[in-house]
Amino acid sequence: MSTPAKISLRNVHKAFGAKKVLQGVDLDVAAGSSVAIIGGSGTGKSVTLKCILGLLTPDQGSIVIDGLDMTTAIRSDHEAMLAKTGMLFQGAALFDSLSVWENVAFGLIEGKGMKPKLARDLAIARLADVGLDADVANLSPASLSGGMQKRVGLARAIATEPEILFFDEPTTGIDPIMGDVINDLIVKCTRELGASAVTITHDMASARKIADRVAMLYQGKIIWDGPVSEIDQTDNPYLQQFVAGDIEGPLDLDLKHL
Ligand SMILES: Nc1ncnc2c1ncn2[C@@H]1O[C@H](COP(=O)(O)OP(=O)(O)OP(=O)(O)O)[C@@H](O)[C@H]1O
Repeated sequence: MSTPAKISLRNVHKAFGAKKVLQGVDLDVAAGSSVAIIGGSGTGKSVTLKCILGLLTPDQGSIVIDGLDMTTAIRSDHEAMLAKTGMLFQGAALFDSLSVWENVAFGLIEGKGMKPKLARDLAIARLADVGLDADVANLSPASLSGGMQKRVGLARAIATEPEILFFDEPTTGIDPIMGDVINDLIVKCTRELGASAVTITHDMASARKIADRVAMLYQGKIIWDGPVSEIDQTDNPYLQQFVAGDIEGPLDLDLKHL
């Protein structure tokens, strides 16, 4: 018998008024695997992630995490799910009113009730994991470069040693070299934790590096799902066009909406 998926989406639908964004999304994330959801602008990657996180409620379908359907779960089950989850937000989304170490330690102190002194030591260890020295610990996040802020965001995401990690466009807003550093750190941190990971991105270089599997979202559905090693051999014309970055092809690139 195969192991049940850590995260499993079945027939997930979400519309905003007349706009049908998700129209039957099916996706499995095996325990310990890393899945990248790719797709063009406005295809519903963020909406999918928000549905998984419980920030949006699907109109239809199920989202099962560790055997529990989150679309019908009670609040305490939801909180328990979030407690075993780490998230790297697009733009890092750090609190400027807190120092770097306080940002990293936030979930340890507020979520796990850890004493600040111990949480500070752990935060400094996590900063070292992402290549940052202890001397940034007391700085304000606003004084750091975009790449350093992403590293701090990653240190915060892994601080509580989560079982599940979500990465929202991890390379957006930073240069390609720093993007590659962040990709490498994401791979290292995810592997060290043995976490299951979901990344949403339109950056194929990032998807290739971070993910074991790629799932392509188009017109409200996952139209291709397979190992990263197979994306260059695919005969799926939509994936072929997306991977090649071609203007011409079957993807409905509605330029008016970009
Ligand atoms: N709260 C909302 N209310 C109304 N429409 C929404 C809402 N959230 C998202 N949408 C719409 O859903 C569609 C999908 O948006 P989403 O942000 O998921 O796309 P995306 O694939 O993440 O795009 P990008 O790569 O540009 O971030 C868009 O047309 C967007 O305008």
